Amino acid sequence: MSETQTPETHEFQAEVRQLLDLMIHSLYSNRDIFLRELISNAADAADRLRFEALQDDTLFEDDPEPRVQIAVDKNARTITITDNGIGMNRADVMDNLGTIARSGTRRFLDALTGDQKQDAQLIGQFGVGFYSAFIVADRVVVHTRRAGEPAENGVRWESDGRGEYALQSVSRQARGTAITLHLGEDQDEFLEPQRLRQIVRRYSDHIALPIELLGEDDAPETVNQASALWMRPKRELEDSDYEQFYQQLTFDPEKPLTWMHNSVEGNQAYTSLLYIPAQRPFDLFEPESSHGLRLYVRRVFIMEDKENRLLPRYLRFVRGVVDSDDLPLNVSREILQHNRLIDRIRGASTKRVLDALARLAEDDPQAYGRFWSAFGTVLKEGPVEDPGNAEKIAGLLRFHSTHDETGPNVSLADYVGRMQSGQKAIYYLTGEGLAAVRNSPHLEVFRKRGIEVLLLAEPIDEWLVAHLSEYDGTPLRSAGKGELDLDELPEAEADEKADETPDASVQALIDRLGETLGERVSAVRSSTRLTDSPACIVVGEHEFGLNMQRMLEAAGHDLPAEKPVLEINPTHPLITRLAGDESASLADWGALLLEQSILMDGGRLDDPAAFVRRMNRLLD
Ligand SMILES: Nc1ncnc2c1ncn2[C@@H]1O[C@H](COP(=O)(O)OP(=O)(O)OP(=O)(O)O)[C@@H](O)[C@H]1O
Repeated sequence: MSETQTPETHEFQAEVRQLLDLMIHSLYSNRDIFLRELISNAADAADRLRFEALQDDTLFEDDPEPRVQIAVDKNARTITITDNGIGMNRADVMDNLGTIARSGTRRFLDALTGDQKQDAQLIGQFGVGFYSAFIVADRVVVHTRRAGEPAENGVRWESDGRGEYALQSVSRQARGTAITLHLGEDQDEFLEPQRLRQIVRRYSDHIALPIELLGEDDAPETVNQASALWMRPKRELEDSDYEQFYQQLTFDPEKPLTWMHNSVEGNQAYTSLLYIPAQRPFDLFEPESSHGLRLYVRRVFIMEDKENRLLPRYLRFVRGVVDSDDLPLNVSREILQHNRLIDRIRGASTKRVLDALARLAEDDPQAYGRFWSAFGTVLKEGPVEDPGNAEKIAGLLRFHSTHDETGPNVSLADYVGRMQSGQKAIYYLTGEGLAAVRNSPHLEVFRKRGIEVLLLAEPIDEWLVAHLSEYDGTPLRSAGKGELDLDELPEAEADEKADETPDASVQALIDRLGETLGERVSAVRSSTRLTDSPACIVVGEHEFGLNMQRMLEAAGHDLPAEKPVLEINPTHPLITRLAGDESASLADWGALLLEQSILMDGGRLDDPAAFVRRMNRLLD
């Protein structure tokens, strides 16, 4: 290795400085992860070499067996991690070490809160990459050469991680990358082979290439298992092997909730190992997934399935590996779009995940509760995206309910199991926020009669119920829409049957309110759903609720202006008093009843100032 040029100095991109700063401060207590990160990069570099060599096997040069070596020099106080992977040329180094190339990292920086504890957890989930070397090193030197390029295209990169790095062209015979860490003060533990062996086994045991430790004078020693874990027979694997592999794959410090390991034999053979994580990644709701299942073809890593071909999008929280024996090695994203084998893998994997979730719910409700709070919102996209599996997904849903103060832990099966005799539908109510839904006037008659109503307070719920019309033969019905047919509801007590026809003076009031409200409503009618509130808004059975209308309008949709019905509680004291008071200003009272009902339903007033003026006038 001879140096052929004087070094040039470059500045780190501002985000790199920010990342370095943060990492060094918040990850110090976890500093041994630097080795995991560098080994993971080396393994990626080996995967990329193997992949490119499919087209051009001269890239292997005379060194076809991928490996990583860790060499210790106690006198110089350095460790050097060397791989014979794809390597980098000058442009690669400029792009990768000094800037933050991945859009994911940028999003990660945007997600930071400034709260050290929370941020440290984010970093843990994220995987911090090359820059983690600076947690233990006060100087890092990289020598690298890209596979297939001449020795003179070697590059030397050096930095103390403070703001600048030096770049120099060098001649380098060996393909791949060597990273030398000049350890900082107090980091001598990393010069001990025993300590390094322990870290490698802890974090990188299942990396599918050999990791060799070179002591000062001993022969190289392979310290990891170095085989693709998913190819090993299940009976040979312990839970701890699966958990360790998961951590290596995801950097998630939490153990997974469960996993599925399957080998499908025959003429379209493949193996899959799928995990259900316990905690939500920070970017679960970003439009682009930053992760996907890892697709291998005969042990060669092909790509991360970020476009959700191997599993539908509503299962995007699943992590793991699919390894096919029968896909072509040069499989491209386009081929993945239209491939029967991929469709079969997708169908079977979807079923495996849904079945595993059902088993988890059955065997370990507490773990299922964790799953639901992390990923339930995503699973609710399922019936819309995958109608074929809607019934299965419906069985996995959990809701808040009028019969359950904690939750959400009521399943549709729980609900159906305790429906009252004669009850014909599963009732639910949607709205914005649990408190608003729980206190909605629409629930009054249901409460009175002891009929359970599921409380759906998330925006996605409106879509969910629009696509889930029944469960196991029982229809789902909104408690807040359409005319409520009380004959459908079982009676709480026979003698409580309310007289549904209001008396004449109330009916006259209802008619007059209809006239004064005019165009603002489609009708004013006597209500069967209210006991404690004077009035409420009802939209048609097949219309969007006010809350949903507002969301759609905010998203730029032009909705046909459907007018709601105003329902009046004929027995409410305010109503009976108004019915008996000829002098009351019905223009004010009518508008007030309508507007307070709109507010309670999550709607928005066209003229809030008029509402307040009117209220003040009536309070006067
Ligand atoms: N040993 C290596 N061989 C070849 N390229 C490397 C090596 N280490 C890093 N790189 C390149 O530098 C880039 C940045 O590395 P870094 O570890 O910061 O991020 P990453 O690997 O993309 O992310 P993460 O480690 O979080 O998965 C890599 O994507 C890769 O292109």
